[in-house]
Amino acid sequence: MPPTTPASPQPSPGKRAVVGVILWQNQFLTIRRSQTVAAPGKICFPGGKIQAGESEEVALVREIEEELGISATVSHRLYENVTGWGTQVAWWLTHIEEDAQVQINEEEVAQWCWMTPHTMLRHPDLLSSNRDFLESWGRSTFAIPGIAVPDNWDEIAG
Ligand SMILES: Nc1nc2c([nH]c(=O)n2[C@H]2C[C@H](O)[C@@H](COP(=O)(O)OP(=O)(O)OP(=O)(O)O)O2)c(=O)[nH]1
Repeated sequence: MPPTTPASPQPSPGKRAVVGVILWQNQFLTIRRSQTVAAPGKICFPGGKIQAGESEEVALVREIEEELGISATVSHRLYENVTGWGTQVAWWLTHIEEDAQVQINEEEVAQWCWMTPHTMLRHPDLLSSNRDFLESWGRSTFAIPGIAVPDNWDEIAG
């Protein structure tokens, strides 16, 4: 008999993505996905699929430029997970200039805003794999330089 423990999601070949965790005053730069892309209307971080031959960092700089019209500096790999639909996602701490002027590409992004981890976690439209990211951070599976897990995280997450 095979073991009965639930299997962790396994990545599907060729399905790799990278996302940027951009911080300002204890808030994350979040986007609402447009109605014409996969997962329409969902709240998540900027990012996208890694193209053949690209490194995670190069793909992320390209995606942030495409979606938000700004140049980004990729800093620190924070986490990796596999979504329920088999995409392997790498999560990178990313910096932008203080005075960066965001110009969204409306084909991909409906809106952007700064959101506290609390607001993001409780958002009804949050992309499900981002819940895993935030909950893992809240359990201190990894740290995000520049922001501490709030003391009342368990109350928030519960
Ligand atoms: N952009 C983004 N994608 C995420 C996040 N979390 C997460 O699991 N993903 C997943 C969703 C998708 O499976 C994959 C990225 O897909 P995407 O649709 O944004 O990529 P893309 O812009 O390159 O898409 P396309 O040009 O091929 O249509 O990563 C996140 O915070 N931001």
